[in-house]
Amino acid sequence: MGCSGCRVRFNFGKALSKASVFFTMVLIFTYFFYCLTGICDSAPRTLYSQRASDRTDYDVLDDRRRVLDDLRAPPSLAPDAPPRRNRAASDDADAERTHAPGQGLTRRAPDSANETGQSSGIAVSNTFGSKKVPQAIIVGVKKGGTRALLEFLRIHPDVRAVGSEPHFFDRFYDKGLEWYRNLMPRTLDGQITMEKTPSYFVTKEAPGRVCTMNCQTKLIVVVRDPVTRAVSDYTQTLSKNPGLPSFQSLALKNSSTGVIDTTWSAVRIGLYAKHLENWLQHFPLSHFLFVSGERLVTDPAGEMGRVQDFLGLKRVVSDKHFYFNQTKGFPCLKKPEGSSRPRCLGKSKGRPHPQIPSEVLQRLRDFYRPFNHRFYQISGQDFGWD
Ligand SMILES: Nc1ncnc2c1ncn2[C@@H]1O[C@H](COP(=O)(O)OS(=O)(=O)O)[C@@H](OP(=O)(O)O)[C@H]1O
Repeated sequence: MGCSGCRVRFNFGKALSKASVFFTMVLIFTYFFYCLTGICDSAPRTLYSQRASDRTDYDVLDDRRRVLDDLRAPPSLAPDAPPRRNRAASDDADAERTHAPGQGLTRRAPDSANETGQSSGIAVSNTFGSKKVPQAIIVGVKKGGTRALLEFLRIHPDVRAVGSEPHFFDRFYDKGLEWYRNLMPRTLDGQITMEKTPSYFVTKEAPGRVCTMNCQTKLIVVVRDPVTRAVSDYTQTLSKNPGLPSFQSLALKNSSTGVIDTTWSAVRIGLYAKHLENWLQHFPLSHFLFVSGERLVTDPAGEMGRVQDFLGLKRVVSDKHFYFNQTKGFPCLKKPEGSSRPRCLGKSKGRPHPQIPSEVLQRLRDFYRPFNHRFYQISGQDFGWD
């Protein structure tokens, strides 16, 4: 009797420990399941992911997909596959999303967030490779098509890029090179680290600073008809500030004389020759690649071929990666490897422009003509803007 009582107690204890293991497993699986379906997003967020909520739904979903992609096939489990990347967030309102001073050290850089899987609430460490300063930078121009170029490049298995704009060489230079390097994703041997910050092109100090880091850095400039670029720039500002004065009142010093106001940044950024001359004081022309923003839309694969050659990469990104999305009116990416759906850029890329009086556009075209010609001369490329 006594012994059978012991057995009952013994079995009861064993059953209890089995049940607690079982319930712990159920809890872990439930947690993972909820995280993977996105419900963990209601959990407290990191500073970075709070900022990410400013983005379009598309881009937030895109981040989650990228994290899931990376979870599906970690490099160590797929030895035959090309090295996979934990990609950074697609940064849509790029010009505004930066590593702000004071926050930069506490807020995770997008890639760092993804490297630890934090945006999905799952701690997955990526300790492969090392963080390096970029060997190639997309330095400009604002509204040229820099986001499209970076996203297209990120399909390449040998390119790893930080998703948001670091603004190191213009705004946060005093944070030091280690801060900058730490923002970068890890790369394996043979992979290129990249970033894009379009405002570098028009920042006087940027070329000297980039050269101080590494004078061998490859520089990519996506250029677009400066008139359309100015309208695109204005459209972006207008979207954030609907009370903005009209384009013509900002572009012209005086509507009766038609004199262009070159102090307006939307106009000034389009003086490509002037900005390039500043860069050429520190870098030879051979370090630059000028990508046509127009051809990036009409022939993305063709432009990507040039970019890959310039970066010394195998031509991996080709026409099989693109399709033209009729609704968006722009090329989008077909299903990238490991993804279940095609990918277009966010709503703030490729948006309709307000109607600008044709005489104002003509006035701007006349204004830019000599600067454009000078730019064609220096770069050795005719972009056909006039
Ligand atoms: N594939 C694709 N999809 C969407 N948009 C595309 C694409 N290729 C180039 N573009 C053009 O990119 C323009 C935005 O340029 P940037 O990415 O350099 O803008 S930013 O400076 O980072 O804000 C954006 O300007 P807007 O048309 O004024 O929105 C687009 O014309």
